Amino acid sequence: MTAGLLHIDSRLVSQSASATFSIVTKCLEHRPSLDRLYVLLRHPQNNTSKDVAVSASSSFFEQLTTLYNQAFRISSTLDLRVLLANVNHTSISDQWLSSLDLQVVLQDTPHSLPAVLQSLPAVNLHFASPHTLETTHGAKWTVYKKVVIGGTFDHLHAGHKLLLSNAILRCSQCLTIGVTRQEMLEKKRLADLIQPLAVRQERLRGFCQEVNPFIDYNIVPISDPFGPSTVDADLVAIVASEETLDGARAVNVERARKGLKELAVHTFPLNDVEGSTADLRTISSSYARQQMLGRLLKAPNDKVLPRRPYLIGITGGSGSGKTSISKYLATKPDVMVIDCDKVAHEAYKKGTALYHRLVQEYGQSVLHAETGEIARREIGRIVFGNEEARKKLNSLIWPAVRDYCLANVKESNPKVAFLDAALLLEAGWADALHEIWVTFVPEEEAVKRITERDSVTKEEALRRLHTQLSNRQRIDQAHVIFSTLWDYSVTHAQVDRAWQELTQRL
Ligand SMILES: CC(C)(COP(=O)(O)OP(=O)(O)OC[C@H]1O[C@@H](n2cnc3c(N)ncnc32)[C@H](O)[C@@H]1O)[C@@H](O)C(=O)NCCC(=O)NCCS
Ligand SMILES: Nc1ncnc2c1ncn2[C@@H]1O[C@H](COP(=O)(O)OP(=O)(O)OP(=O)(O)O)[C@@H](O)[C@H]1O
Repeated sequence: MTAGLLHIDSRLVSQSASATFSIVTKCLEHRPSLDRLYVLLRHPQNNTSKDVAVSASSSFFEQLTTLYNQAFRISSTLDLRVLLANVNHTSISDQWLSSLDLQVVLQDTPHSLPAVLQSLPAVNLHFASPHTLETTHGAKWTVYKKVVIGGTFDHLHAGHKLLLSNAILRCSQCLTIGVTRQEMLEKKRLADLIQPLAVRQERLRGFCQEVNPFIDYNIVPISDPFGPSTVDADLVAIVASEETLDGARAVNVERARKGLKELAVHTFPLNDVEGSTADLRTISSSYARQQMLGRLLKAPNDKVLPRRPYLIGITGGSGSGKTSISKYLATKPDVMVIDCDKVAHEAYKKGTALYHRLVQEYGQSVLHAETGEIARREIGRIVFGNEEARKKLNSLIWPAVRDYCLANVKESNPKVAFLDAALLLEAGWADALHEIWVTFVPEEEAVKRITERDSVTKEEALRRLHTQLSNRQRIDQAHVIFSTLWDYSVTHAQVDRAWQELTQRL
């Protein structure tokens, strides 16, 4: 990770959204590889001769809003973190700043760097001088010993960072953060992509500790909308965005019912300042999850495999859209697509060794009365309700399917070969492939599709799905993910994006 620190006069950010936009743009132009940009806002009169602290105030919070908003407009992947431990404090702890693992300091003037930063490469970016000499303070800013906030905090984004910053600026001792457990989130859009609770907690703690390590953070999983806010008698204030004000009010109703002291409620708007086009309300976790679709999420497995043919497994639960995605991929140039279900069906055609083996295993009753072929539906009935029988079938069929696929791909030698196989991961094929592409839909949708397509009952569809890995288990191993939950054009757009990225890395 490449991290830099922007050290600037706080008035530069107060001027306008467009001035802030150009400051962040300049930083990224100078260092395009920056993954994370810390911002240390300096009081205008704070230079080497005078120590003056930046104060928490409503106008300071507006500056944070502008910064997060404009940074998001410029790059949705830049991890901006405005530091807060210097707010209201004249001396800045060396230990704090040196823990940030910085590679570069970007600044407006060549002087006044805190001592611990002076050994780092520093670049003066010559921002335009501030128009005003005064800093504005706005309304009174009250600080409390114990503050509480709550949320899901999936894929920590600018809206979350502003909520956390507001609460940190209002807190002098301990900030309690309730984080929703996975089971409360099943109904959310693209719920299978929500980060696990432990990851969300760790990212939250990382952000909070970095921006201000001098207060305590009590980060607790919650299983209801209130969490500790209606239990902890020591809490004094709650912070919420304006959109969630009703939730904060409900906390106080519940506290009153339990005889607990009412919390001071502080809200802040998530709308933009100074009329720029970005709106923090559009920065949402579901947007972040949507952005993951069709994108490379981790490095391909190309250490030991030859570059050609480049092997990609397409997998997903029954009814998740593997076949339609594979058909679409087959229209791309120099690719080969193998439908492993079809290969399996061919492998036990009448007269083959496997045919005789299956008859030996399951008896004559699995044969079509007229054609003498294996009646797949009959085998399905046996194996989807019986784990032992299914394992046996898999052990008989998978090696044959795998050998056929690899031999065919080798012979045709296309640039890219896609293997469409529902049980790719279960069968342990991942190591033989460069990438795993996973498609998923919620279970409810999969059941609907399977019952309509295959004329089976809901119970049969569920039984089939439950013999397979879960969406989350597959997504954990995926290089690229798709969701076919919407219109075909949306699926195709995801696949086009993945294809375009793939052609760039091949
Ligand atoms: C069990 C069989 C006879 C049922 O045939 P049927 O025509 O009803 O289903 P079809 O072959 O079209 O498969 C539909 C879907 O069922 C699921 N499925 C198939 N086999 C299995 C299995 N062994 N375990 C779990 N799910 C399975 C997959 O999602 C598959 O895409 C048939 O699926 C089969 O031969 N399966 C073994 C081959 C296999 O493992 N294929 C998966 C890819 S290698
Ligand atoms: N936007 C979409 N993209 C892809 N498939 C969709 C979409 N909308 C609906 N579907 C439907 O979903 C159903 C299941 O898709 P498909 O047959 O491709 O699944 P599959 O993953 O190959 O399933 P199985 O493993 O059971 O063979 C199909 O009937 C398809 O028409």
